This record gives sequence, C-alpha cells and structure tokens, in this order.
Amino acid sequence: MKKGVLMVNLGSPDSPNPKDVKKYLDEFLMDERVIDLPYILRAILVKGIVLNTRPKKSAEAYGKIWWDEGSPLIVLSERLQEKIDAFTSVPIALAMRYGSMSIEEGMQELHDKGVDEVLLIPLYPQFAMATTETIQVLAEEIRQEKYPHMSFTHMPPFYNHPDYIRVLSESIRESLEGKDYEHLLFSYHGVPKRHIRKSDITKSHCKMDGKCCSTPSPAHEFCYSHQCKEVTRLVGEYLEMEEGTYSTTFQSRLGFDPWLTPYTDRTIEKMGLGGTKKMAIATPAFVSDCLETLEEIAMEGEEIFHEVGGEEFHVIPCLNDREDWVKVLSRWIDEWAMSEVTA
Ligand SMILES: C=CC1=C(C)c2cc3[nH]c(cc4nc(cc5[nH]c(cc1n2)c(C)c5CCC(=O)O)C(CCC(=O)O)=C4C)c(C)c3C=C
Ligand SMILES: [Fe+2]
Ligand SMILES: [Fe+2]
Repeated sequence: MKKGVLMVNLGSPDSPNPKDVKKYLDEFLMDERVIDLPYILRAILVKGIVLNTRPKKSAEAYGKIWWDEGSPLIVLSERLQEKIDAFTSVPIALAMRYGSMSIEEGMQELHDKGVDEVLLIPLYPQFAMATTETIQVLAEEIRQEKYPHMSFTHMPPFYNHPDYIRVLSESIRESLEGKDYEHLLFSYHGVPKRHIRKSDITKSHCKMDGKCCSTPSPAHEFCYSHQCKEVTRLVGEYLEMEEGTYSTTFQSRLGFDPWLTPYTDRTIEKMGLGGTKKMAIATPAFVSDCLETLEEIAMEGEEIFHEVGGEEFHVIPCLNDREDWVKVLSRWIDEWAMSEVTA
C-alpha cells in the first residue's frame, strides 16, 4: 500500500468576471449540503433568483481582492501545499470542492503516483455539513465510482487540537504585538441554525439556547457552533485573555433563514457605537485568507467600524503558509504515514 494525502479547500471562481463567478456560485449553491432545500426549491432559489443578482455583486467583491497570481484562497492553498511538500516525502495533492482543481483531478494525481491509501484533509478546523461533510461525501462517491482500490482515512476536524490552538494563538499574539486594542473578535463563517440541528447525532441536544454548546455531549463531534466557540475559549485560555475582552461572532449570512448569532457586522457596529475605539479581529473558520476575510472583514468590517466612530481595526491574517502551521500539518501527515493501522 502506498500512502498519499489529498488536501481540500473550498475553491474560487476562475476569475473575478461575473460569468466565471456565476458558474462557480451555481456549483457551490446547488450543493444540497450548502443550500439544503429539496432540489426543485433549491433550483428555483439559486438558478431563478440568486444567480440573477448575486454574481455581479460577488464579482465586484472578488475584483477588489484578486491577486495577479489569481484567487488568494487558491494561491495561499498552493503555497501551503508546496511548503508541506518540502517537509514530507508523502505525495500531497491539492483540490477544491468547487470550481477548478477538482477532487477527482486530485485523486487521479495520487492514483498516477501509485497511491492507494489516502489521508483526506478538509482544510477547515471545524466540522460543518457545508464544508467537511460535503468534501467527504463527494470524495467517497468518486472513490467508489473511479478508484475502488483506494481507501480513505478521514482527518477529523482539528478545532481543539493543541497544536492548532498553539499556532493560531501564536499567530494572533504576533499579529497584535505592539498594537493597542480593547476587544478581540473571533469571527467565524456563519451557517443556518437548521444545519446545526440537522447534524445533531443525538437529535435532542441542540437547543440553540446559549447553553447546549458548553454542555458536554456526543453531539459536539458534529456541532459547528460548539467547535467555533471552543476555538475562542481555548485561544482565550492559551493567551490568558481577560474575560469580556474577547467574543465570538458569525459572518457572511445569506438569505432570510436564521443563521448563527451574534452577527459580526452588527457586533462591529454596536461596539463602535458603544465607544470602542480600537478593536482586533481574527477569522479562525478559514485557514487561508479569502474573499470572506480580505473583503468582508478587512474592507467592509473596517468601513463599518470607522463609520460609527471606531479608530483602529486590526485584522489578523489566517494561518495561510506560516512556518509553524506548515510544520504542524507536516507532522500530522508524517505521523499518519508512519502508523500501521488506518481506519
Ligand atoms: C469556513 C467555512 C464555510 C462555511 C461553513 C460556509 C457556508 C456557507 N457559505 C455560503 C455562501 C457563500 N459563501 C461564499 C464564500 C466563501 N465561503 C467560505 C467558507 C464557508 N462557507 C469561503 C472560504 C468563501 C470564500 C471563497 C473565495 O473564493 O475566497 C460565497 C461567495 C461569495 C459571496 O457571494 O458572498 C457564498 C455565496 C452558504 C449559503 C453557506 C451555508 C452553510
Ligand atoms: Fe461561504
Ligand atoms: Fe449547541
């Protein structure tokens, strides 16, 4: 058996042009684990409404953050892969769940290198139906159909892994060194509350009452809300932050369903109106900077804060291709590659 790794991130459009953005959003939003409506309703909503309006607005946003080399999310994921490649002898393929660089191409690349035992790493610290699960399901479908001789080991979400908490905390410490701030916001990508309930394996734990996420339960293995709050708690503990000087919010809501609260944009506004002059913001649902961090937080978020009297808005970069993060991922991969028994 030859071992290899498939790292998977979300993906981006091929360019910031509305046509490419529309194609990408079509694939993304028609995923039943992202917009979890029955097919007909999803098609009416996505193809009939969202794709007629959203691509233009999204394309403008992508245009503001696009790099000469391409999408920041893709370029940063490639840099991460290249650096890990230099640290480990295990073949590493990089794929995206949507758009170019498909999971199928990634599996073919590993297949061509003779790999038949694959460690699948969704590049998300927390589990969500719309991230980890959709990657695992699609990869498994492709495996069954095209590469039945291959086997997968699924890397679990690493939100509470001490190595991850350490590099994330150190990245925050470094980024804020010498900077003054009154409050540190941990802003995570939101999901509809319904998604959290759907993923509750106990079917009885998740109450969205502000307490369930801190009450021990097997449901937490698949609870995005719990896992986000745990990251905040563990980083706060690691950095010995004072209670009340940091908090969790959720960004990027879409549509009219109730999503996880409190919302990032409203919290930034409230803080500015409440007299906070200097704030910092970290985005630990993303391992690579992307549209949601570079535009929604660093541009829109800062604008909101300044409009309501805020003065300093410090945005902490994602882990991207930081040396300590590369080393941690490489070590996890090597440990798996050296283990004899795989799931
Ligand atoms: C970090 C995890 C993510 C979750 C959970 C997630 C859920 C989710 N997202 C949408 C809709 C959109 N997301 C968009 C961009 C986007 N989303 C994530 C990550 C998560 N999404 C990333 C990393 C990005 C940026 C991609 C990039 O190219 O940089 C977009 C497109 C942009 C826009 O128009 O706002 C949409 C739309 C839903 C409905 C959802 C549901 C659970
Ligand atoms: Fe998203
Ligand atoms: Fe909960």
